[in-house]
Amino acid sequence: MKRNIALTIAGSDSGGGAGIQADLKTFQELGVYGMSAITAVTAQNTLGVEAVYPIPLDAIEKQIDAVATDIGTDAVKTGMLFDSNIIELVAAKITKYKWDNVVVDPVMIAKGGASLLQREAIAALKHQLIPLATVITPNIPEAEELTGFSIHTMEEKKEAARTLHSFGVKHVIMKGGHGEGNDLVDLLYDGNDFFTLESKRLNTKNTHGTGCTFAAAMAAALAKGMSVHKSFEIAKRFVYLAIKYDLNIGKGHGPTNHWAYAEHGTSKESRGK
Ligand SMILES: Nc1ncnc2c1ncn2[C@@H]1O[C@H](COP(=O)(O)OP(=O)(O)O)[C@@H](O)[C@H]1O
Ligand SMILES: Cc1ncc(COP(=O)(O)O)c(N)n1
Repeated sequence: MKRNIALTIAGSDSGGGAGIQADLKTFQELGVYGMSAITAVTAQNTLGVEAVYPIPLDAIEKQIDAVATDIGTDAVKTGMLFDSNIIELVAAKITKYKWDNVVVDPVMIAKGGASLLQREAIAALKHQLIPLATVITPNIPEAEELTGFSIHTMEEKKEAARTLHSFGVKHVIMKGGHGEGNDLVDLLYDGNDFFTLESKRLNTKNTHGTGCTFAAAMAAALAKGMSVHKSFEIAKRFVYLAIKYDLNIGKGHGPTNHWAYAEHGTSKESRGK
């Protein structure tokens, strides 16, 4: 049986709920063979980030080259990239290896407030990496940082999506987890039209790694040859179920449940069968 494959370029979360660990679990659950290039090691748990150790640039480069020169990939997902040197390296490798199906999750700040991206790196993210992406998946604070204006209403979300699209990315997904109210809306813009996926806001503190999980599910579905719109539907459902059937792990903001989609999704969607 042919297996599609995906590469995550992101930070390690020792607590297992976000970063590389969330990405690989999501790839596995969606039937995609997962590979990784680690950009930084975090000492992290459900209570927060204790420390961040960036990986030397040449070690990141060698991980990416090792994957590219032997295996290749059907999709790439980027998460925590920490500084502008790492962003420039990742952009150069995506260009060199002509990778498409690139999902850029512009990770900036962990839910507990720790910085996962240096401020000096925002320009490189905007001008070097985002233009290479098939889809970017900012949450509201990340979209505010990238566009420079505050976002509250649906019209402002649409305006932010148009602005981000003008940076050169093909599709923008504005995630709605940080909004207010009981209804939660994720918005996709493809340069022409807007599409929304709505859900109830689930009442839980266990949302550590939702953004990573969402973007990894997008990458896995794209790796399997699905359209961006179909991948959006799968990613939304994957993360919704992962939050709904949350796990009681840790004393703080616990991880999501990466088994939930296979256990509670429809059999047709689960594991790509
Ligand atoms: N409480 C919640 N209930 C249901 N879905 C949620 C909840 N929080 C986040 N999500 C979903 O998880 C995904 C990640 O959203 P968001 O929290 O905005 O991103 P991030 O984790 O990057 O901050 C989105 O698809 C969003 O709709
Ligand atoms: C290594 C790493 N990468 C990303 C996140 C963001 O997590 P979230 O998806 O909760 O915003 C994190 N906390 N740690």
